[in-house]
Amino acid sequence: MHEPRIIVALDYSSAENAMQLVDQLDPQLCRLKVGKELFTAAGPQLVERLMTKGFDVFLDLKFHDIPNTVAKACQAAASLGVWMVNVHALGGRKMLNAAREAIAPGTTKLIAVTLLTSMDQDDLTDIGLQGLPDEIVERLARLAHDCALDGVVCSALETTLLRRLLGGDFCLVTPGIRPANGQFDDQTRIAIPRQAILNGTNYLVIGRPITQASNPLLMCQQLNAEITGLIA
Ligand SMILES: O=c1ccn([C@@H]2O[C@H](COP(=O)(O)O)[C@@H](O)[C@H]2O)c(=O)[nH]1
Repeated sequence: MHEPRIIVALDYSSAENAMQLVDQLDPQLCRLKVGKELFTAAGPQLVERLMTKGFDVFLDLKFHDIPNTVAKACQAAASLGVWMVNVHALGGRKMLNAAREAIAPGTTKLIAVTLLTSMDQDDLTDIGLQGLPDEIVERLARLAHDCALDGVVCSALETTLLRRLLGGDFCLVTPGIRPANGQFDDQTRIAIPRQAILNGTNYLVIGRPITQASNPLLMCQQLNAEITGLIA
């Protein structure tokens, strides 16, 4: 059995709601992601509860602030003992270096968000960023790599390129995963699980397709089965 490649996004408004799902899941099958909504509602106590149940936790708070503030936030996140934490690459080189200095390599994985998977070309134009989405992602991923971060968040449409450019050890984490014929919701740069793995994704972040399924455990098992045979 391979290490779990699916990270279930626990986008819930309370610890109780999140635990209703978590109690059905198995740490052998998936890791868990705690994002802004759940962390704001339930805090570090919930993170500790998930880790006590044996789950690796990705704390997805996307820190983006001045270097000193991000460094302190990263230290606080790492001190919780989480498996992975992230910052936003748009914070720039000084902020990324400060984050890296705050978290010892080989402990909590430190990754950077490149371009949100909800964003498309029109969004780039709106905010005055020139270039195609994959060009922006490449630029920000190279910056994160230069600053010795462990990896990036990107869409699975960009992982073939990043894997080739940045090598096999750079961790590629991809939200925007949908089952074939699944709803896009607010995501725009999406891929099915099988394609994400074939493109070189390490970890697939999956929220609503699992949390809103009529049988979340079965959906998680099915998505896992889709990728199992493809992992070397
Ligand atoms: O670029 C990004 C970065 C983070 N996310 C987060 O992943 C999940 C995706 O949830 P779905 O329900 O599967 O769309 C969610 O928690 C986002 O905050 C992302 O989607 N894109």
